[in-house]
Amino acid sequence: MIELENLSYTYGGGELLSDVSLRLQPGSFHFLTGPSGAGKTTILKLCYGALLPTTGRLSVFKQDIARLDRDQLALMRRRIGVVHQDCQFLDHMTLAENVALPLTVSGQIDTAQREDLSELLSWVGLGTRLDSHPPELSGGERQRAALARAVILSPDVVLADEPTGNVDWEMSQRLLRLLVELNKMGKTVLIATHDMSLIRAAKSQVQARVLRISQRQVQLAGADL
Ligand SMILES: Nc1ncnc2c1ncn2[C@@H]1O[C@H](COP(=O)(O)OP(=O)(O)OP(=O)(O)O)[C@@H](O)[C@H]1O
Repeated sequence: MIELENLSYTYGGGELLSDVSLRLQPGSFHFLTGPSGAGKTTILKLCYGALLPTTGRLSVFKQDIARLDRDQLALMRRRIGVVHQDCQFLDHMTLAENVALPLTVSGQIDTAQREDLSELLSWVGLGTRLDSHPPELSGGERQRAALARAVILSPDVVLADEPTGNVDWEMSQRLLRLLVELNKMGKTVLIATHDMSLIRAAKSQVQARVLRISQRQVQLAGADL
């Protein structure tokens, strides 16, 4: 589904990622961990085509990302839902409008029916908050809303960048359950996190593999987490 082959990436300073190879199979559930600044967000950005590899090959849905034109890249991105680290909401818009944004941007305004949005927001426990504005939400509510927005186009892949970064244990478990539910629906899930307790909790719910960035490379971690 997503395959990195001998990929390196540099922002202009030193090389951040070097000779990285990894493969995310359809329907798999992975965590990506590593110290702050190791390159977790960078790998997610590469996976959804926001960055291109400096060298090496990245294929998404069996297509070499470097060969895609703008329209093909846009189509590819619609199949990937992203939960950004900072949620990235537009504060002047309501929660319903924010969550529907991927639909409106892709010209599917008519399909953004209020009942569908209500159903989606109910799934993340925000069914009564359609008309709230992002600044009125707690950290956990914002994270859940960001997850709802990430899946509104029914993506095949969900990438989540520290989705439990600013929430308490109970809320992180709730978010985890939602991500596991998405995986059980067949979606490929990749979660970047520092949170080892989240990883341990996931292991009783889903067959999760753990990738660790160390010394510019990505390795599959052992079962000793
Ligand atoms: N646009 C950019 N230009 C230059 N350097 C960047 C850019 N974005 C990230 N970096 C640098 O690349 C390194 C990796 O950043 P990245 O955000 O991928 O790490 P991370 O593992 O996700 O970190 P964290 O856990 O703190 O979120 C950091 O040293 C960061 O400062």
